[in-house]
Amino acid sequence: MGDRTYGILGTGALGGFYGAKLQKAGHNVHFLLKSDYPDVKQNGLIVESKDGDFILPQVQAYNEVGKMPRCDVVVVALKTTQNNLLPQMLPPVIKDDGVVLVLQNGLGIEAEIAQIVGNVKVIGGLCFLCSNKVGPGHIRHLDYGQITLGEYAANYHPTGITDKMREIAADFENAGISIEQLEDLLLGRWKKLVWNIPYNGLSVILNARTDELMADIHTRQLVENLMFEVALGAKSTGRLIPESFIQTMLDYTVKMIPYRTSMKIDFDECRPLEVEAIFGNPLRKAEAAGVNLPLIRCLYQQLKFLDGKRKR
Ligand SMILES: NC(=O)C1=CN([C@@H]2O[C@H](COP(=O)(O)OP(=O)(O)OC[C@H]3O[C@@H](n4cnc5c(N)ncnc54)[C@H](OP(=O)(O)O)[C@@H]3O)[C@@H](O)[C@H]2O)C=CC1
Ligand SMILES: CC(C)(CO)C(=O)C(=O)O
Repeated sequence: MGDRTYGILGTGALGGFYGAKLQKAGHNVHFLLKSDYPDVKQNGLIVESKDGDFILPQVQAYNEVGKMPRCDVVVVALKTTQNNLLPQMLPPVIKDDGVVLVLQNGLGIEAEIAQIVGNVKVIGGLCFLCSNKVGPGHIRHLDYGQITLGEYAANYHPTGITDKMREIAADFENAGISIEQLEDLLLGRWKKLVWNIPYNGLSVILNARTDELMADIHTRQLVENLMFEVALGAKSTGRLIPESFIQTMLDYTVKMIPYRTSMKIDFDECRPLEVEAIFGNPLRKAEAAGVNLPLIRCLYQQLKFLDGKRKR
């Protein structure tokens, strides 16, 4: 087993789940927390999971990144609305020959992080996971869990499958997490947005779960139209998403447990929404290539209104 040390920035629904799985498998994991720090320092992590519940009574918990050791792999598991903190958070905790593993949703995040960490490698991970943080240090893993990895290179030039990807994939697979490795990170990012843009957006605007969106003929058609528009966005950056993939995503969602997307949960709990990473960045990327995405822009404008209304 690799003896890589892991630093989890943001021990929530996703970071808490994957970090706990890595520690349970014997890896050396350091957890950065905010409001949950006192509880987790005292009581460790509780994971309810469809793959089997477990408790880690003791974990290496921190409330300041400066107290953490430098790690071989630093996992960015904050909501993207907190990424303004990364210029202060990342440099003290990443080894010069380490890897920043970005497990957030959205587009363009790896490029932003590469600006911060210079020559340190950046790998993106698309997480097909349904997990909620139900209490301080208490994670409920509802479904799925697979991660699709792709390494970042300047301008999202495809890197093929690299040694760093293979090393990290081995650690996660050793922890029971299924991994797919991509030769082209940007294509993977656009493919994840085929799901996130319609369902995250409409779940907030229409106050609906994924099963409700799929059960109504009008919203199902709207979901499909949005998916095709995401494919147009991908095409504007030279990435082709086949129609068969869109059908796969529709079928996947019909079979999913009735699900309140992470953006809907944030909206219901009056937390900031990841609008820029999941909607704004793809819009700007496509428009830079001369392609307008009117349906996605309409969602974006409504989400910005809703997000802004609660900040006033
Ligand atoms: N949940 C899921 O199933 C999936 C999530 N994703 C993506 O993963 C990313 C993370 O989402 P998720 O895990 O759901 O979000 P959560 O809100 O559950 O977790 C984020 C964690 O970061 C912590 N945090 C915030 N600011 C700081 C800080 N300054 N220092 C330390 N910790 C901090 C939060 O703590 P506090 O509560 O104290 O603010 C919280 O525990 C998002 O981009 C999301 O879209 C992708 C696929 C599935
Ligand atoms: C597609 C899903 C629901 C997990 O597979 C997801 O990615 C999310 O909630 O962001």
